[in-house]
Amino acid sequence: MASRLLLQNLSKRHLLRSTFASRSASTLVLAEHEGGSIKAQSLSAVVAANSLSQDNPVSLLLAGSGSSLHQAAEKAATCHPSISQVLVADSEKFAYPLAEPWAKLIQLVQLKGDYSHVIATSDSFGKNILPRAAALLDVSPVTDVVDINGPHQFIRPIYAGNALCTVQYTGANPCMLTVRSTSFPVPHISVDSKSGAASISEVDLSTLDEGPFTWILGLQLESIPCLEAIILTLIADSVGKSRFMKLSSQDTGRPDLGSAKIVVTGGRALKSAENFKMIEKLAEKLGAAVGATRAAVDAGFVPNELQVGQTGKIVAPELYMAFGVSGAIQHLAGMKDSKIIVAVNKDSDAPIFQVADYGLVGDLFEVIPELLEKLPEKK
Ligand SMILES: Cc1cc2nc3c(=O)[nH]c(=O)nc-3n(C[C@H](O)[C@H](O)[C@H](O)COP(=O)(O)OP(=O)(O)OC[C@H]3O[C@@H](n4cnc5c(N)ncnc54)[C@H](O)[C@@H]3O)c2cc1C
Repeated sequence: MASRLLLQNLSKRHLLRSTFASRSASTLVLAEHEGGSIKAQSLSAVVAANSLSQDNPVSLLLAGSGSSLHQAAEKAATCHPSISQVLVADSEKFAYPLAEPWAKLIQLVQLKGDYSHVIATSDSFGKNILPRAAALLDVSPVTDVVDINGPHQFIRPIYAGNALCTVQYTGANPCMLTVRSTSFPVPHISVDSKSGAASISEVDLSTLDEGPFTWILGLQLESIPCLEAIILTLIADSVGKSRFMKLSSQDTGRPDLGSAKIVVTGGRALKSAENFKMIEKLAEKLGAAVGATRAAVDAGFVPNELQVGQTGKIVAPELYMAFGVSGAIQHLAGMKDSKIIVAVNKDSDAPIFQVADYGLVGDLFEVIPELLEKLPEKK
């Protein structure tokens, strides 16, 4: 009886929201910031929002705490002409990107702003948060979007990137997307900081902790004791599932793998973490980011954050250099959109040569030292 009542209320709520679906487009972009600036990948989500429709005001949501958040908001207000407002959620709860409070924040902002679309980038930040927010809002997200045909029609890869499918979104608002930043490059745009600046407003967080089930609390709970028990269990289940422990990232001074112009990747053939340092030296000389195959990561040569591929990072640099990489489809899924691919492999039949623009059949233990010797020192 109690669960039937819950379902009836859920579908009523769904119907209510569906009636708003015909409103004109307005997009909420979930942005990430670091060191007082919005991350370049987040701007790709703004570019994607722009392709939904020309007349599409974009609200950028920034959360965190302290002065760097507000600095980032100031910069975000003038970074793209289609951003009409920057929403700032300032609370210790958002000091770290834990999915639960962020998902609740999106739910709160969506319920107030009634956006037609909510977009985040397909990186670990967006992929962690957006699907949870979608679950709270009772909609199904479309992930890994690589192209947009219209407000509700999207292209996304399937079968580890071996095919592209067209998805027609027919659900209720908001239509929630994660987009691949490599597919929505950010053109250089200058915005007049006086006339073109977006407004900045603080998100009212006073109701953030009320949880997703407050809408049912208006019911006469004492008349349905069993329902009260169900709600309490659901609330208990929905909070505190994760907690921040530590941030471990290597400050190498090298460019970020996701947005680097040159990526130098090593595979299992490097044989050890010690040998992998050759790849790092080469990357340093070229001003490149370091990437790795899953085999190299699993063997412990480098940390997981350097993995390129289907279950790693998706990259599309100007130049991708692969050393001792076989070219498994799961790896190609993460790098085959690179502009120029150079592969060095001692097996002339290695699949990597099928996508390479320049291939060298040779031993990486001879080729890399030669390259290191012949390339000029980085200035
Ligand atoms: C669900 C799933 C998800 C996956 N996700 C990813 C992913 O995100 N990223 C990823 O990379 N993989 C992923 N994989 C693993 C993938 O299938 C491959 O196993 C992996 O990419 C192989 O890595 P590798 O090319 O380094 O190693 P190998 O396949 O072992 O290839 C090593 C290559 O080095 C060459 N070689 C050997 N010695 C030398 C030398 N001295 N000089 C030059 N060349 C040499 C060999 O000829 C060979 O081609 C995934 C697999 C699954 C099942």
